Amino acid sequence: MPDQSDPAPYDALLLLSFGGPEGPDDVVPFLENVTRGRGIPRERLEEVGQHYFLFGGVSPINDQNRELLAALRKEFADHGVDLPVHWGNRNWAPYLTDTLREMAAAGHRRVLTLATSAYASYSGCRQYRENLAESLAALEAEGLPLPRVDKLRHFFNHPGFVEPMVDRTLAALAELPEEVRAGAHLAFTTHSVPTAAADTSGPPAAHGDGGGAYVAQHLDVARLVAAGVRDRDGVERPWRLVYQSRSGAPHIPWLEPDICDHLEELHQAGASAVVMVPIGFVSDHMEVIYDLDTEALAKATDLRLPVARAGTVGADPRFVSGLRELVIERAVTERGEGAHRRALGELGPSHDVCPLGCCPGRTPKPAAAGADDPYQGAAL
Ligand SMILES: CC1=C(CCC(=O)O)c2cc3nc(cc4[nH]c(cc5[nH]c(cc1n2)c(C)c5CCC(=O)O)c(CCC(=O)O)c4C)C(CCC(=O)O)=C3C
Ligand SMILES: [Fe+2]
Repeated sequence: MPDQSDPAPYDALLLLSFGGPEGPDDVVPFLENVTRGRGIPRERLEEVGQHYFLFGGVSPINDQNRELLAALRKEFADHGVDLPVHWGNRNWAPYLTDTLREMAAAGHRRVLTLATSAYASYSGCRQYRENLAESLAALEAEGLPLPRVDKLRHFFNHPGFVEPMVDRTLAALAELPEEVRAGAHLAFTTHSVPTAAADTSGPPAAHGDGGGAYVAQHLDVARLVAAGVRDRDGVERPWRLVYQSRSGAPHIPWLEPDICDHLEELHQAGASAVVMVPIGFVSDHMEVIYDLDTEALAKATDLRLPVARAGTVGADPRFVSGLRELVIERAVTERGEGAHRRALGELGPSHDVCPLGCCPGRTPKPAAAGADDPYQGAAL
């Protein structure tokens, strides 16, 4: 059995996330960072800015990442895994380029990246790989030695992600009045993306007009969580995968139905209650506390439809230990030893290295940590 504490050949882990504003003055520059070159209408930006201002201009996402960072460090220390963990973001400080620069200066040469996005999509995978390539280009221009950067496989179907979501769903059901609990519907939610982006998500073999790997992976998780809940409380509940946080121009098709329309539809169909389960996110950030806890809750209140919202995995100990397992699994694989690759559901463990054509963007850009990485091997 391969050594379960040896992270070699890796010498550092990079926690890579979205970033969020930490005060009112940060909101506009943050939104400018997010939307640069992405063609988002001005009205949508003003509206999203209001969501942040409603919470004092502070997104909870950075504190949630600080918590995950601390939990990962403790998890590694407790299990004898000698691997420093650094944190960098796409859209706010600490910025990825600054973090990678520090890592390079500290002598790290083999970096494994953990992006806080469980599924395949342009926004959740390829765009992070493009961010890594941009940062490596910046370090190259500064004459710094470049680390070789890899990215961990998607963890949506790992037991460390799925099992806490079953518990979170049961806990939300328990918040509903007892008389409506058995009849409650489960609404699994995730970030909507343009249908064109969904259809080309994942490796080319998964592309198709049924939503590609993005939708298939979410359906697999929704099925697993619904089955896990049924096994635990003995009630078979209707469920559906729905979407939230739609952006972009109105004439461009995005994945539907929206959670609010779905609540309306369930109300009309006579549903007794709904539990919203945000399987698309790893922490209760702005998309969750505004789009679900504020907007969708207001909709349900209007309809007099009892709703509860399940938590996300956050820094659940099972999630954190699942991430340690995935890090060691990848290290074992890189060493050419046989790794045990745990995955639930029908899709099996996701690829370690994104193949050519995985989650393409609208305009081709260099991306690190994949088969088309222009830097791969630079440090070898
Ligand atoms: C798939 C996906 C995830 C899940 C995977 C993952 O977690 O990575 C995700 C997460 C997040 N999205 C976030 C915030 C925003 N996303 C935006 C815009 C967009 N997201 C998109 C997709 C996704 N986004 C897309 C296709 C757009 C359109 C513009 C474009 O094509 O790029 C905008 C612009 C305004 C708007 O239009 O909403 C904001 C402010 C935050 C931070 C929250 C906080 O601050 O707490 C997080 C974690
Ligand atoms: Fe987003």
